Amino acid sequence: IMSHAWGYGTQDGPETWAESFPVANGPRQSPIDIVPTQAQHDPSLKHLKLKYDPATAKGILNNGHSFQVDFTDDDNSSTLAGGPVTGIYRLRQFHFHWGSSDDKGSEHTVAGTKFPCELHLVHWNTKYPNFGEAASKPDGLAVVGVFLKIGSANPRLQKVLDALDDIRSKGRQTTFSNFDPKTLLPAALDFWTYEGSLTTPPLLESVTWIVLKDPVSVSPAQMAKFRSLLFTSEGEAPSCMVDNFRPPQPLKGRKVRASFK
Ligand SMILES: COc1ccc(N[C@H](NS(N)(=O)=O)Oc2ccccc2)cc1OC
Ligand SMILES: [Zn+2]
Repeated sequence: IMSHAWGYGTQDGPETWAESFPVANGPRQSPIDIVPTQAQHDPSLKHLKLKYDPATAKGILNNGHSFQVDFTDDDNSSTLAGGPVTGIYRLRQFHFHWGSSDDKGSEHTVAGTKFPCELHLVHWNTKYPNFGEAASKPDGLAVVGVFLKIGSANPRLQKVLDALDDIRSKGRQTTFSNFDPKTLLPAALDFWTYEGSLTTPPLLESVTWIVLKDPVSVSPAQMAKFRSLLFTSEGEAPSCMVDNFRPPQPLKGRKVRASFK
């Protein structure tokens, strides 16, 4: 059967996903609303160890849901370790979610606060042979989430945003090399962590979420660049790529831990 076409519109958006992906109503779905006063500080959490080699950056693609920067993951050049995870996880790609206006766009929220944009760095556990295998295991993936907050222009974003002119429509891709995603992170790597899922179909419940407490800045002009992308392919009636976020899901008894006091 054709893989189910899903999106963020009224006919194919998050409220319809359970029809084709019943795990949408599962026990460990993402994103969630993070309530700092209810997060428990866990002193046993290690500090996050991120080692990214800029040479592993490969390309940038408009996949019709967001845009992603893909990395070669055939060795341990770009990895995540420490924090809440055991073992070594390899960086596969990063992508963003954002809103049509600055009052929404993030997937995770903090005590109900929405940010205009959220960055996700997707890693897979090297105890499994590849991303596809890892994605179906409860400890298979680790995604680092970073909030973007409206402020001064963020020079670290500019190389990514400048590439968007070449990938305006769904299916467009171009080379993207020599980029260190560590430059997109805030100075402090304090984080909240909980067990969750991919936030898009197939919504697999295989993600250890690591959401950084400190946001990084993005300017209104830079947000306009995100919003210049299209969900649609060339030749189709153009539809602006905005509001590509899933709303917070029920916690269902899960505990959120904090790496900081
Ligand atoms: C490397 O393969 C994948 C990687 C990621 C996701 N889904 C991902 N889930 S998330 N938001 O929890 O990271 O979301 C998107 C959202 C838009 C664009 C690309 C990723 C799905 C993947 O294959 C199915
Ligand atoms: Zn995401």
